[in-house]
Amino acid sequence: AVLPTECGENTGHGPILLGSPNACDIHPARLFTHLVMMLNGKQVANHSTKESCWIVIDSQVYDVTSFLQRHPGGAAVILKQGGADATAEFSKVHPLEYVKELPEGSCLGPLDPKTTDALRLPAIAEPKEITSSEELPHVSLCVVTDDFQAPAKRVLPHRFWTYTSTSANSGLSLKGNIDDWGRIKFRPRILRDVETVDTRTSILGHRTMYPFYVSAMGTMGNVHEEAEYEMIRGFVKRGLHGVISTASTKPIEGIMDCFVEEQGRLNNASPSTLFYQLYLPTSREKAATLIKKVKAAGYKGLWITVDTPVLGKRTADRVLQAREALAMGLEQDRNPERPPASENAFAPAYGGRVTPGMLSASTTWEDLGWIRELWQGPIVLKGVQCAEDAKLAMQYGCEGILLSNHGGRQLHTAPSALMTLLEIRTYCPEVFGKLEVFVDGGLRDGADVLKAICLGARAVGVGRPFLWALAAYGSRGVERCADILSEEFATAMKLLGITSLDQARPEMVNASALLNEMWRPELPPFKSRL
Ligand code: HEM
Ligand SMILES: Cc1cc2nc3c(=O)[nH]c(=O)nc-3n(C[C@H](O)[C@H](O)[C@H](O)COP(=O)(O)O)c2cc1C
Repeated sequence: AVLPTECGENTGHGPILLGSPNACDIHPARLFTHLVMMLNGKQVANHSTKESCWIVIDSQVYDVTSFLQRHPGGAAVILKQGGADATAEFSKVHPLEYVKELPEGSCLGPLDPKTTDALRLPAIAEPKEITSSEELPHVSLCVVTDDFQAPAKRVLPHRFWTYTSTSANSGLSLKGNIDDWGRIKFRPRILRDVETVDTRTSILGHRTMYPFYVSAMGTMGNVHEEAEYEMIRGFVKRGLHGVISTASTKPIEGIMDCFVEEQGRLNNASPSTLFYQLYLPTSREKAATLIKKVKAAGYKGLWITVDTPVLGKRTADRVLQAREALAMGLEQDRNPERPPASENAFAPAYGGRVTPGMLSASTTWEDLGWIRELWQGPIVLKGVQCAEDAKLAMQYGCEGILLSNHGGRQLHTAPSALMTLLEIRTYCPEVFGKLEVFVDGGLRDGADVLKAICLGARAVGVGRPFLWALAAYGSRGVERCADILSEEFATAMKLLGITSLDQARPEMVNASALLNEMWRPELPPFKSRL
Protein backbone atom coordinates (compact mmCIF):
# COMPACT_ATOMS: atom_id res chain seq x y z
CA ALA A 1 0.00 0.00 0.00
CA VAL A 2 1.12 3.50 -0.69
CA LEU A 3 1.21 5.68 2.39
CA PRO A 4 1.22 9.41 2.68
CA THR A 5 4.74 10.66 2.87
CA GLU A 6 4.79 14.41 2.54
CA CYS A 7 2.65 17.32 3.35
CA GLY A 8 0.72 19.34 0.81
CA GLU A 9 2.69 18.35 -2.24
CA ASN A 10 2.12 16.11 -5.15
CA THR A 11 5.04 14.49 -6.82
CA GLY A 12 2.98 13.44 -9.79
CA HIS A 13 3.12 9.75 -8.98
CA GLY A 14 3.33 9.89 -5.25
CA PRO A 15 0.57 9.69 -2.71
CA ILE A 16 -1.86 12.40 -1.76
CA LEU A 17 -1.66 13.80 1.63
CA LEU A 18 -4.45 13.63 4.03
CA GLY A 19 -4.07 16.15 6.77
CA SER A 20 -2.70 18.81 4.50
CA PRO A 21 -4.20 22.20 5.37
CA ASN A 22 -6.83 22.08 2.68
CA ALA A 23 -7.51 18.36 2.60
CA CYS A 24 -11.22 17.63 2.72
CA ASP A 25 -13.00 14.91 4.63
CA ILE A 26 -12.85 12.22 2.02
CA HIS A 27 -15.41 9.49 2.29
CA PRO A 28 -13.66 6.43 3.81
CA ALA A 29 -14.75 4.24 0.91
CA ARG A 30 -12.69 6.42 -1.41
CA LEU A 31 -9.73 6.72 0.87
CA PHE A 32 -7.49 4.27 -0.89
CA THR A 33 -8.06 5.82 -4.31
CA HIS A 34 -7.21 9.18 -2.89
CA LEU A 35 -3.98 7.99 -1.49
CA VAL A 36 -2.80 7.13 -4.95
CA MET A 37 -4.29 9.60 -7.40
CA MET A 38 -5.40 13.12 -7.85
CA LEU A 39 -8.22 14.26 -10.04
CA ASN A 40 -7.42 15.66 -13.40
CA GLY A 41 -8.77 19.05 -14.53
CA LYS A 42 -10.09 17.56 -17.76
CA GLN A 43 -12.04 14.96 -15.84
CA VAL A 44 -13.57 17.69 -13.67
CA ALA A 45 -14.44 19.82 -16.72
CA ASN A 46 -16.61 17.00 -18.03
CA HIS A 47 -19.01 17.42 -15.11
CA SER A 48 -20.71 20.71 -15.71
CA THR A 49 -24.38 19.88 -15.97
CA LYS A 50 -27.20 19.60 -13.49
CA GLU A 51 -27.06 15.82 -14.03
CA SER A 52 -23.45 15.74 -12.87
CA CYS A 53 -21.87 18.83 -11.43
CA TRP A 54 -18.34 18.92 -10.00
CA ILE A 55 -16.59 22.03 -8.79
CA VAL A 56 -13.19 22.84 -7.32
CA ILE A 57 -12.95 24.76 -4.07
CA ASP A 58 -9.58 25.47 -2.51
CA SER A 59 -7.83 22.80 -4.64
CA GLN A 60 -10.32 20.06 -3.74
CA VAL A 61 -12.86 18.58 -6.12
CA TYR A 62 -16.48 18.28 -4.96
CA ASP A 63 -19.41 16.50 -6.53
CA VAL A 64 -22.24 18.93 -5.80
CA THR A 65 -24.90 17.35 -8.00
CA SER A 66 -27.18 16.33 -5.16
CA PHE A 67 -26.53 19.60 -3.34
CA LEU A 68 -27.58 21.84 -6.25
CA GLN A 69 -31.27 21.84 -5.44
CA ARG A 70 -30.60 22.09 -1.73
CA HIS A 71 -28.30 25.11 -1.91
CA PRO A 72 -30.00 27.93 0.02
CA GLY A 73 -28.66 30.41 -2.52
CA GLY A 74 -30.22 28.48 -5.42
CA ALA A 75 -28.86 25.94 -7.89
CA ALA A 76 -28.00 28.32 -10.68
CA VAL A 77 -25.15 30.08 -8.87
CA ILE A 78 -23.35 26.77 -8.36
CA LEU A 79 -24.19 25.30 -11.74
CA LYS A 80 -22.49 28.30 -13.34
CA GLN A 81 -19.28 27.03 -11.74
CA GLY A 82 -19.76 23.43 -12.92
CA GLY A 83 -16.49 21.83 -14.11
CA ALA A 84 -14.62 24.94 -13.01
CA ASP A 85 -12.66 26.34 -10.10
CA ALA A 86 -15.37 27.93 -7.94
CA THR A 87 -13.00 29.15 -5.22
CA ALA A 88 -13.11 32.82 -6.18
CA GLU A 89 -16.90 32.95 -6.50
CA PHE A 90 -17.38 30.86 -3.37
CA SER A 91 -15.06 33.01 -1.26
CA LYS A 92 -16.92 36.14 -2.25
CA VAL A 93 -19.97 34.91 -0.38
CA HIS A 94 -18.92 32.19 2.06
CA PRO A 95 -16.04 31.49 4.42
CA LEU A 96 -13.98 28.57 3.12
CA GLU A 97 -15.04 26.41 6.05
CA TYR A 98 -18.59 26.33 4.59
CA VAL A 99 -17.48 23.45 2.38
CA LYS A 100 -17.75 21.19 5.40
CA GLU A 101 -21.52 21.59 5.09
CA LEU A 102 -21.63 19.75 1.79
CA PRO A 103 -23.19 16.29 2.09
CA GLU A 104 -20.87 13.57 3.32
CA GLY A 105 -18.88 12.02 0.51
CA SER A 106 -19.09 15.10 -1.74
CA CYS A 107 -15.35 15.58 -1.65
CA LEU A 108 -13.78 13.54 -4.43
CA GLY A 109 -10.20 14.48 -3.59
CA PRO A 110 -7.53 17.00 -4.58
CA LEU A 111 -7.11 18.46 -8.01
CA ASP A 112 -3.83 17.80 -9.75
CA PRO A 113 -2.38 21.32 -9.76
CA LYS A 114 -0.67 20.66 -13.09
CA THR A 115 -4.03 20.24 -14.78
CA THR A 116 -5.85 23.39 -13.71
CA ASP A 117 -5.68 24.75 -17.27
CA ALA A 118 -7.96 21.94 -18.38
CA LEU A 119 -10.78 23.08 -16.09
CA ARG A 120 -13.77 24.85 -17.58
CA LEU A 121 -14.01 28.55 -17.12
CA PRO A 122 -17.04 29.50 -15.04
CA ALA A 123 -20.07 30.65 -17.02
CA ILE A 124 -19.48 34.31 -17.70
CA ALA A 125 -20.10 36.41 -14.64
CA GLU A 126 -22.21 39.44 -15.12
CA PRO A 127 -19.96 42.19 -16.49
CA LYS A 128 -19.52 45.30 -14.37
CA GLU A 129 -20.22 48.53 -16.14
CA ILE A 130 -16.73 49.74 -15.31
CA THR A 131 -13.75 47.91 -13.95
CA SER A 132 -11.38 50.55 -12.69
CA SER A 133 -12.06 53.01 -9.91
CA GLU A 134 -10.06 55.55 -11.91
CA GLU A 135 -13.03 55.79 -14.22
CA LEU A 136 -15.22 56.89 -11.34
CA PRO A 137 -15.73 60.49 -10.30
CA HIS A 138 -13.02 61.47 -7.84
CA VAL A 139 -14.06 60.66 -4.28
CA SER A 140 -13.89 64.35 -3.36
CA LEU A 141 -16.78 64.93 -5.74
CA CYS A 142 -18.97 63.03 -3.31
CA VAL A 143 -20.26 65.84 -1.12
CA VAL A 144 -23.47 64.30 0.20
CA THR A 145 -23.88 60.62 1.05
CA ASP A 146 -26.28 60.09 -1.84
CA ASP A 147 -23.37 60.84 -4.17
CA PHE A 148 -21.98 57.35 -3.44
CA GLN A 149 -25.00 55.68 -5.00
CA ALA A 150 -24.26 56.29 -8.66
CA PRO A 151 -20.58 55.19 -8.48
CA ALA A 152 -21.59 52.09 -6.49
CA LYS A 153 -24.22 51.21 -9.05
CA ARG A 154 -21.63 51.45 -11.82
CA VAL A 155 -19.10 49.28 -10.00
CA LEU A 156 -21.37 46.59 -8.65
CA PRO A 157 -22.73 43.69 -10.66
CA HIS A 158 -26.44 44.30 -11.11
CA ARG A 159 -27.54 41.64 -8.61
CA PHE A 160 -25.41 43.00 -5.80
CA TRP A 161 -26.58 46.51 -6.52
CA THR A 162 -30.12 45.16 -6.34
CA TYR A 163 -29.40 43.31 -3.12
CA THR A 164 -28.02 46.35 -1.35
CA SER A 165 -30.37 49.00 -2.68
CA THR A 166 -33.78 47.40 -2.63
CA SER A 167 -36.04 46.39 0.21
CA ALA A 168 -39.08 44.28 1.02
CA ASN A 169 -42.33 43.98 -0.91
CA SER A 170 -43.18 47.21 -2.73
CA GLY A 171 -40.46 49.25 -0.99
CA LEU A 172 -42.79 51.42 1.10
CA SER A 173 -40.92 50.87 4.39
CA LEU A 174 -37.66 52.03 2.88
CA LYS A 175 -39.35 55.07 1.38
CA GLY A 176 -40.98 55.84 4.74
CA ASN A 177 -37.62 55.60 6.49
CA ILE A 178 -36.07 58.15 4.16
CA ASP A 179 -39.07 60.49 4.05
CA ASP A 180 -39.65 60.65 7.82
CA TRP A 181 -36.29 62.28 8.50
CA GLY A 182 -37.41 65.21 6.37
CA ARG A 183 -40.78 65.51 8.10
CA ILE A 184 -39.22 66.54 11.40
CA LYS A 185 -38.07 70.17 11.38
CA PHE A 186 -35.62 71.99 13.60
CA ARG A 187 -36.49 74.89 15.95
CA PRO A 188 -33.08 76.61 16.11
CA ARG A 189 -31.85 78.95 18.85
CA ILE A 190 -29.76 81.97 17.91
CA LEU A 191 -27.06 84.18 19.40
CA ARG A 192 -25.37 81.50 21.42
CA ASP A 193 -21.63 81.10 21.29
CA VAL A 194 -21.15 78.12 18.98
CA GLU A 195 -17.51 78.73 18.06
CA THR A 196 -16.49 75.22 19.11
CA VAL A 197 -18.68 72.17 19.39
CA ASP A 198 -18.10 68.82 21.04
CA THR A 199 -19.71 66.06 18.99
CA ARG A 200 -18.61 63.18 21.21
CA THR A 201 -20.81 60.75 23.04
CA SER A 202 -20.64 57.13 24.16
CA ILE A 203 -22.33 53.95 23.07
CA LEU A 204 -22.69 51.26 25.74
CA GLY A 205 -19.92 53.00 27.66
CA HIS A 206 -17.56 53.28 24.70
CA ARG A 207 -16.58 56.76 23.67
CA THR A 208 -17.20 57.71 20.05
CA MET A 209 -16.36 60.82 18.06
CA TYR A 210 -19.91 61.17 16.70
CA PRO A 211 -23.36 59.87 17.62
CA PHE A 212 -23.58 57.60 14.59
CA TYR A 213 -22.06 54.23 13.79
CA VAL A 214 -21.80 51.77 10.93
CA SER A 215 -24.79 49.42 10.89
CA ALA A 216 -24.54 45.64 10.67
CA MET A 217 -24.54 44.55 7.05
CA GLY A 218 -24.03 41.00 5.84
CA THR A 219 -22.01 39.58 2.94
CA MET A 220 -19.88 42.64 2.31
CA GLY A 221 -17.66 40.46 0.14
CA ASN A 222 -20.13 41.18 -2.61
CA VAL A 223 -19.30 44.82 -2.64
CA HIS A 224 -15.59 44.76 -1.92
CA GLU A 225 -13.13 41.88 -2.01
CA GLU A 226 -11.66 42.89 1.35
CA ALA A 227 -15.19 43.11 2.72
CA GLU A 228 -15.44 43.88 6.45
CA TYR A 229 -11.67 44.42 6.68
CA GLU A 230 -11.82 47.33 4.28
CA MET A 231 -14.90 48.78 5.95
CA ILE A 232 -13.09 48.66 9.30
CA ARG A 233 -10.00 50.35 7.90
CA GLY A 234 -12.24 53.26 6.93
CA PHE A 235 -14.34 53.79 10.02
CA VAL A 236 -11.65 53.14 12.65
CA LYS A 237 -9.67 56.04 11.19
CA ARG A 238 -12.67 58.24 11.86
CA GLY A 239 -13.24 57.04 15.42
CA LEU A 240 -16.62 55.46 14.71
CA HIS A 241 -18.01 52.26 16.18
CA GLY A 242 -19.23 49.44 13.96
CA VAL A 243 -21.62 46.54 14.34
CA ILE A 244 -20.38 43.38 12.66
CA SER A 245 -23.03 41.12 11.10
CA THR A 246 -23.43 37.40 11.76
CA ALA A 247 -23.71 37.18 7.99
CA SER A 248 -20.27 38.71 7.47
CA THR A 249 -18.08 37.44 4.70
CA LYS A 250 -14.92 37.35 6.80
CA PRO A 251 -14.59 35.23 9.94
CA ILE A 252 -15.44 36.60 13.39
CA GLU A 253 -11.84 36.35 14.64
CA GLY A 254 -10.30 37.65 11.40
CA ILE A 255 -12.45 40.76 11.60
CA MET A 256 -11.33 41.40 15.18
CA ASP A 257 -7.68 40.83 14.20
CA CYS A 258 -8.04 43.36 11.41
CA PHE A 259 -9.60 45.82 13.84
CA VAL A 260 -6.78 45.38 16.36
CA GLU A 261 -4.20 45.75 13.60
CA GLU A 262 -5.82 48.93 12.34
CA GLN A 263 -5.96 50.29 15.87
CA GLY A 264 -2.25 49.48 16.27
CA ARG A 265 -1.48 51.36 13.07
CA LEU A 266 -3.19 54.37 14.64
CA ASN A 267 -1.23 53.92 17.91
CA ASN A 268 -4.50 52.87 19.56
CA ALA A 269 -5.65 56.46 19.37
CA SER A 270 -9.03 55.68 17.80
CA PRO A 271 -11.92 55.24 20.24
CA SER A 272 -13.60 52.79 17.83
CA THR A 273 -15.14 49.60 19.17
CA LEU A 274 -16.66 46.57 17.48
CA PHE A 275 -20.05 45.21 18.48
CA TYR A 276 -21.56 42.02 17.13
CA GLN A 277 -24.98 41.58 15.55
CA LEU A 278 -26.49 38.19 16.32
CA TYR A 279 -28.87 36.18 14.20
CA LEU A 280 -29.89 33.36 16.46
CA PRO A 281 -29.65 29.95 14.75
CA THR A 282 -32.45 27.46 15.42
CA SER A 283 -30.14 25.08 17.24
CA ARG A 284 -29.36 26.28 20.74
CA GLU A 285 -26.07 24.43 20.64
CA LYS A 286 -24.99 26.29 17.52
CA ALA A 287 -26.18 29.54 19.02
CA ALA A 288 -24.13 28.90 22.16
CA THR A 289 -21.02 28.08 20.14
CA LEU A 290 -21.45 31.27 18.16
CA ILE A 291 -21.97 33.46 21.23
CA LYS A 292 -18.91 31.97 22.92
CA LYS A 293 -16.84 32.63 19.80
CA VAL A 294 -17.99 36.23 19.68
CA LYS A 295 -17.19 36.72 23.34
CA ALA A 296 -13.77 35.12 23.05
CA ALA A 297 -12.95 37.32 20.07
CA GLY A 298 -13.52 40.43 22.20
CA TYR A 299 -16.64 42.08 20.77
CA LYS A 300 -18.09 44.59 23.23
CA GLY A 301 -21.83 44.21 22.83
CA LEU A 302 -24.33 41.76 21.41
CA TRP A 303 -26.95 43.31 19.14
CA ILE A 304 -29.59 40.63 18.75
CA THR A 305 -31.67 41.07 15.64
CA VAL A 306 -35.30 40.53 16.62
CA ASP A 307 -37.10 41.71 13.49
CA THR A 308 -36.12 38.70 11.41
CA PRO A 309 -37.85 35.50 12.59
CA VAL A 310 -38.06 34.87 8.86
CA LEU A 311 -36.56 36.77 5.98
CA GLY A 312 -38.81 39.48 4.54
CA LYS A 313 -39.94 39.24 0.96
CA ARG A 314 -37.04 40.63 -1.03
CA THR A 315 -38.97 41.17 -4.24
CA ALA A 316 -36.24 42.43 -6.55
CA ASP A 317 -33.86 39.63 -5.52
CA ARG A 318 -36.55 37.06 -6.27
CA VAL A 319 -36.99 38.34 -9.80
CA LEU A 320 -33.25 38.15 -10.42
CA GLN A 321 -33.02 34.64 -8.99
CA ALA A 322 -35.85 33.42 -11.19
CA ARG A 323 -34.19 34.95 -14.25
CA GLU A 324 -30.84 33.46 -13.37
CA ALA A 325 -32.32 30.00 -12.89
CA LEU A 326 -34.11 30.18 -16.22
CA ALA A 327 -30.92 31.29 -17.95
CA MET A 328 -29.16 28.18 -16.62
CA GLY A 329 -31.94 25.95 -17.91
CA LEU A 330 -33.31 25.35 -14.45
CA GLU A 331 -36.96 25.93 -15.06
CA GLN A 332 -37.83 25.26 -11.51
CA ASP A 333 -35.35 26.78 -9.18
CA ARG A 334 -35.86 25.86 -5.57
CA ASN A 335 -39.02 27.37 -4.23
CA PRO A 336 -37.84 29.93 -1.69
CA GLU A 337 -40.84 29.24 0.48
CA ARG A 338 -39.94 25.58 0.87
CA PRO A 339 -36.37 25.31 2.06
CA PRO A 340 -34.57 21.99 2.23
CA ALA A 341 -34.94 20.17 5.50
CA SER A 342 -31.23 20.15 6.29
CA GLU A 343 -29.89 22.57 8.82
CA ASN A 344 -26.65 24.41 8.55
CA ALA A 345 -24.58 26.46 10.88
CA PHE A 346 -24.37 29.63 8.92
CA ALA A 347 -25.76 33.06 9.13
CA PRO A 348 -28.50 34.23 6.84
CA ALA A 349 -26.63 35.91 4.08
CA TYR A 350 -28.57 37.64 1.39
CA GLY A 351 -30.37 36.99 -1.79
CA GLY A 352 -33.88 37.09 -0.43
CA ARG A 353 -34.07 33.38 0.27
CA VAL A 354 -35.17 31.55 3.33
CA THR A 355 -32.14 29.87 4.85
CA PRO A 356 -32.92 26.83 6.91
CA GLY A 357 -31.48 26.50 10.39
CA MET A 358 -30.05 29.97 10.45
CA LEU A 359 -32.90 32.08 11.75
CA SER A 360 -34.79 30.98 14.78
CA ALA A 361 -38.46 31.82 14.42
CA SER A 362 -39.25 30.42 17.85
CA THR A 363 -37.14 32.79 19.95
CA THR A 364 -39.00 34.45 22.83
CA TRP A 365 -38.22 36.95 25.56
CA GLU A 366 -37.36 34.05 27.84
CA ASP A 367 -34.40 33.13 25.63
CA LEU A 368 -32.71 36.34 26.73
CA GLY A 369 -32.02 34.54 30.02
CA TRP A 370 -29.67 31.86 28.70
CA ILE A 371 -28.15 34.23 26.15
CA ARG A 372 -27.25 36.63 28.92
CA GLU A 373 -25.76 33.85 31.02
CA LEU A 374 -23.45 32.92 28.16
CA TRP A 375 -22.68 36.40 27.00
CA GLN A 376 -22.37 38.33 30.26
CA GLY A 377 -22.05 41.64 28.49
CA PRO A 378 -24.33 44.40 27.18
CA ILE A 379 -27.28 43.31 25.05
CA VAL A 380 -29.10 45.51 22.54
CA LEU A 381 -32.31 44.34 20.84
CA LYS A 382 -32.11 45.31 17.17
CA GLY A 383 -35.45 45.84 15.51
CA VAL A 384 -37.79 47.08 18.26
CA GLN A 385 -40.83 48.58 16.52
CA CYS A 386 -43.37 49.64 19.16
CA ALA A 387 -43.59 51.13 22.65
CA GLU A 388 -44.81 47.90 24.30
CA ASP A 389 -41.69 46.00 23.22
CA ALA A 390 -39.43 48.87 24.28
CA LYS A 391 -40.94 48.58 27.75
CA LEU A 392 -40.48 44.82 27.78
CA ALA A 393 -36.84 45.21 26.77
CA MET A 394 -36.40 47.50 29.75
CA GLN A 395 -38.10 45.00 32.06
CA TYR A 396 -35.88 42.20 30.76
CA GLY A 397 -32.84 44.27 31.61
CA CYS A 398 -31.49 44.96 28.13
CA GLU A 399 -28.80 47.61 27.99
CA GLY A 400 -30.07 49.01 24.72
CA ILE A 401 -32.72 48.90 22.03
CA LEU A 402 -32.29 49.71 18.37
CA LEU A 403 -35.47 51.04 16.82
CA SER A 404 -35.28 49.75 13.29
CA ASN A 405 -37.25 48.11 10.52
CA HIS A 406 -34.08 46.57 9.07
CA GLY A 407 -33.68 49.26 6.43
CA GLY A 408 -37.18 48.46 5.13
CA ARG A 409 -36.10 44.93 4.28
CA GLN A 410 -38.43 43.02 6.58
CA LEU A 411 -42.09 43.78 7.31
CA HIS A 412 -43.97 45.61 4.58
CA THR A 413 -45.04 49.07 5.84
CA ALA A 414 -43.29 48.64 9.19
CA PRO A 415 -42.93 51.95 11.08
CA SER A 416 -39.85 54.08 10.61
CA ALA A 417 -37.51 54.23 13.62
CA LEU A 418 -38.45 57.88 14.13
CA MET A 419 -42.11 56.96 14.44
CA THR A 420 -41.24 54.32 17.03
CA LEU A 421 -39.02 56.81 18.83
CA LEU A 422 -41.97 59.20 19.16
CA GLU A 423 -44.20 56.37 20.36
CA ILE A 424 -41.74 55.55 23.12
CA ARG A 425 -41.47 59.20 24.12
CA THR A 426 -45.24 59.33 24.38
CA TYR A 427 -46.13 56.03 26.02
CA CYS A 428 -43.10 54.89 28.00
CA PRO A 429 -40.61 57.76 28.41
CA GLU A 430 -39.13 56.00 31.45
CA VAL A 431 -37.30 53.73 28.99
CA PHE A 432 -34.83 56.51 28.14
CA GLY A 433 -33.48 56.59 31.65
CA LYS A 434 -33.02 52.84 31.86
CA LEU A 435 -31.39 51.87 28.58
CA GLU A 436 -29.73 53.38 25.53
CA VAL A 437 -32.04 53.96 22.57
CA PHE A 438 -30.62 53.77 19.06
CA VAL A 439 -32.36 54.30 15.73
CA ASP A 440 -31.52 53.38 12.15
CA GLY A 441 -32.98 53.40 8.67
CA GLY A 442 -32.85 55.92 5.85
CA LEU A 443 -30.35 58.28 7.48
CA ARG A 444 -28.57 60.07 4.66
CA ASP A 445 -27.70 63.48 6.14
CA GLY A 446 -25.61 64.19 9.23
CA ALA A 447 -27.95 67.03 10.22
CA ASP A 448 -30.79 64.54 10.61
CA VAL A 449 -28.80 62.61 13.24
CA LEU A 450 -29.27 65.62 15.49
CA LYS A 451 -33.07 65.30 15.32
CA ALA A 452 -32.88 61.79 16.75
CA ILE A 453 -30.52 63.00 19.49
CA CYS A 454 -32.94 65.83 20.39
CA LEU A 455 -35.68 63.22 20.72
CA GLY A 456 -33.63 61.15 23.14
CA ALA A 457 -31.74 58.68 20.94
CA ARG A 458 -28.17 57.86 21.93
CA ALA A 459 -26.90 57.34 18.38
CA VAL A 460 -28.00 56.57 14.83
CA GLY A 461 -26.97 53.59 12.70
CA VAL A 462 -26.04 54.22 9.08
CA GLY A 463 -26.11 51.37 6.59
CA ARG A 464 -26.31 51.74 2.85
CA PRO A 465 -24.33 55.00 2.49
CA PHE A 466 -21.26 53.27 3.99
CA LEU A 467 -21.82 50.19 1.88
CA TRP A 468 -21.99 52.16 -1.34
CA ALA A 469 -18.96 54.22 -0.37
CA LEU A 470 -17.08 50.97 0.27
CA ALA A 471 -18.18 49.50 -3.05
CA ALA A 472 -16.99 52.44 -5.09
CA TYR A 473 -13.93 53.68 -3.22
CA GLY A 474 -12.96 51.13 -0.57
CA SER A 475 -11.84 52.42 2.84
CA ARG A 476 -11.21 55.84 1.32
CA GLY A 477 -14.89 56.04 0.49
CA VAL A 478 -15.84 54.94 4.01
CA GLU A 479 -13.66 57.71 5.46
CA ARG A 480 -15.18 60.20 3.08
CA CYS A 481 -18.70 59.11 3.99
CA ALA A 482 -17.87 59.52 7.69
CA ASP A 483 -16.43 62.97 6.97
CA ILE A 484 -19.53 64.07 5.10
CA LEU A 485 -21.83 62.98 7.93
CA SER A 486 -19.64 64.45 10.65
CA GLU A 487 -19.27 67.81 8.97
CA GLU A 488 -23.01 68.00 8.40
CA PHE A 489 -23.60 67.02 12.01
CA ALA A 490 -21.22 69.58 13.52
CA THR A 491 -22.58 72.33 11.28
CA ALA A 492 -26.15 71.44 12.27
CA MET A 493 -25.21 71.63 15.96
CA LYS A 494 -23.88 75.16 15.48
CA LEU A 495 -26.87 76.27 13.44
CA LEU A 496 -29.23 74.81 16.00
CA GLY A 497 -27.40 76.70 18.72
CA ILE A 498 -25.84 73.94 20.81
CA THR A 499 -22.23 73.08 21.59
CA SER A 500 -22.56 69.65 23.19
CA LEU A 501 -24.99 66.77 22.88
CA ASP A 502 -26.41 67.13 26.38
CA GLN A 503 -27.86 70.48 25.23
CA ALA A 504 -30.00 68.76 22.57
CA ARG A 505 -33.63 68.98 23.70
CA PRO A 506 -36.96 67.66 22.34
CA GLU A 507 -38.28 71.21 21.98
CA MET A 508 -35.51 71.92 19.45
CA VAL A 509 -37.42 69.91 16.86
CA ASN A 510 -40.96 70.09 15.54
CA ALA A 511 -42.19 66.53 15.09
CA SER A 512 -45.89 67.43 14.78
CA ALA A 513 -46.27 65.99 11.31
CA LEU A 514 -45.18 62.55 12.52
CA LEU A 515 -46.98 62.85 15.84
CA ASN A 516 -50.23 63.37 13.94
CA GLU A 517 -49.79 59.97 12.36
CA MET A 518 -48.48 58.22 15.43
CA TRP A 519 -50.36 55.20 16.71
CA ARG A 520 -52.87 55.87 19.50
CA PRO A 521 -54.68 53.37 21.66
CA GLU A 522 -58.26 52.95 20.54
CA LEU A 523 -60.51 55.58 22.11
CA PRO A 524 -63.70 54.54 23.85
CA PRO A 525 -66.68 54.59 21.45
CA PHE A 526 -67.78 58.13 20.72
CA LYS A 527 -71.19 59.04 22.14
CA SER A 528 -73.08 61.81 20.39
CA ARG A 529 -74.80 64.35 22.60
CA LEU A 530 -77.26 65.35 19.94
C1 HEM B 1 -20.77 24.36 0.68
C2 HEM B 1 -21.98 24.44 0.99
C3 HEM B 1 -22.77 25.70 0.83
C4 HEM B 1 -23.62 26.20 1.75
C5 HEM B 1 -23.98 25.61 3.09
C6 HEM B 1 -24.15 27.41 1.21
C7 HEM B 1 -25.05 28.23 1.84
C8 HEM B 1 -25.55 29.38 1.32
C9 HEM B 1 -26.46 30.24 2.00
C10 HEM B 1 -27.00 30.01 3.37
C11 HEM B 1 -26.72 31.27 1.20
C12 HEM B 1 -27.57 32.45 1.55
C13 HEM B 1 -28.92 32.42 1.00
C14 HEM B 1 -29.65 33.67 1.47
O1 HEM B 1 -29.49 34.13 2.58
O2 HEM B 1 -30.37 34.19 0.68
C15 HEM B 1 -25.98 31.10 0.00
C16 HEM B 1 -25.97 31.97 -1.05
C17 HEM B 1 -25.09 31.89 -2.09
N1 HEM B 1 -24.15 30.90 -2.31
FE1 HEM B 1 -23.89 29.26 -1.17
N2 HEM B 1 -23.59 27.64 -0.02
C18 HEM B 1 -22.76 26.60 -0.28
C19 HEM B 1 -22.03 26.40 -1.43
C20 HEM B 1 -21.92 27.33 -2.42
C21 HEM B 1 -21.13 27.14 -3.58
C22 HEM B 1 -20.36 25.88 -3.92
C23 HEM B 1 -21.24 28.26 -4.32
C24 HEM B 1 -20.58 28.46 -5.66
C25 HEM B 1 -19.86 29.39 -5.97
C26 HEM B 1 -22.09 29.18 -3.61
C27 HEM B 1 -22.44 30.44 -4.01
C28 HEM B 1 -23.45 31.20 -3.45
C29 HEM B 1 -23.95 32.45 -3.98
C30 HEM B 1 -23.45 33.17 -5.22
C31 HEM B 1 -25.00 32.85 -3.15
C32 HEM B 1 -25.88 34.07 -3.31
C33 HEM B 1 -27.16 33.64 -4.00
C34 HEM B 1 -28.10 34.77 -4.33
O3 HEM B 1 -27.74 35.93 -4.37
O4 HEM B 1 -29.26 34.43 -4.61
N3 HEM B 1 -22.49 28.57 -2.46
N4 HEM B 1 -25.27 29.94 0.10
C1 LIG C 1 -27.17 45.13 2.28
C2 LIG C 1 -27.68 45.09 3.67
C3 LIG C 1 -27.36 44.03 4.49
C4 LIG C 1 -27.84 43.98 5.79
N1 LIG C 1 -27.49 42.92 6.57
C5 LIG C 1 -27.92 42.89 7.85
C6 LIG C 1 -27.53 41.83 8.70
O1 LIG C 1 -26.78 40.94 8.31
N2 LIG C 1 -28.01 41.82 9.97
C7 LIG C 1 -28.84 42.81 10.44
O2 LIG C 1 -29.26 42.75 11.59
N3 LIG C 1 -29.19 43.84 9.65
C8 LIG C 1 -28.76 43.90 8.39
N4 LIG C 1 -29.11 44.96 7.60
C9 LIG C 1 -29.91 46.08 8.18
C10 LIG C 1 -28.98 47.16 8.75
O3 LIG C 1 -28.34 46.71 9.91
C11 LIG C 1 -29.74 48.43 9.11
O4 LIG C 1 -30.80 48.11 9.97
C12 LIG C 1 -30.26 49.18 7.88
O5 LIG C 1 -29.42 49.00 6.79
C13 LIG C 1 -30.38 50.65 8.16
O6 LIG C 1 -30.95 51.31 7.07
P1 LIG C 1 -30.09 52.13 5.98
O7 LIG C 1 -29.38 51.13 5.14
O8 LIG C 1 -31.15 52.84 5.22
O9 LIG C 1 -29.16 53.05 6.72
C14 LIG C 1 -28.66 45.02 6.29
C15 LIG C 1 -28.95 46.11 5.46
C16 LIG C 1 -28.47 46.15 4.17
C17 LIG C 1 -28.79 47.34 3.31
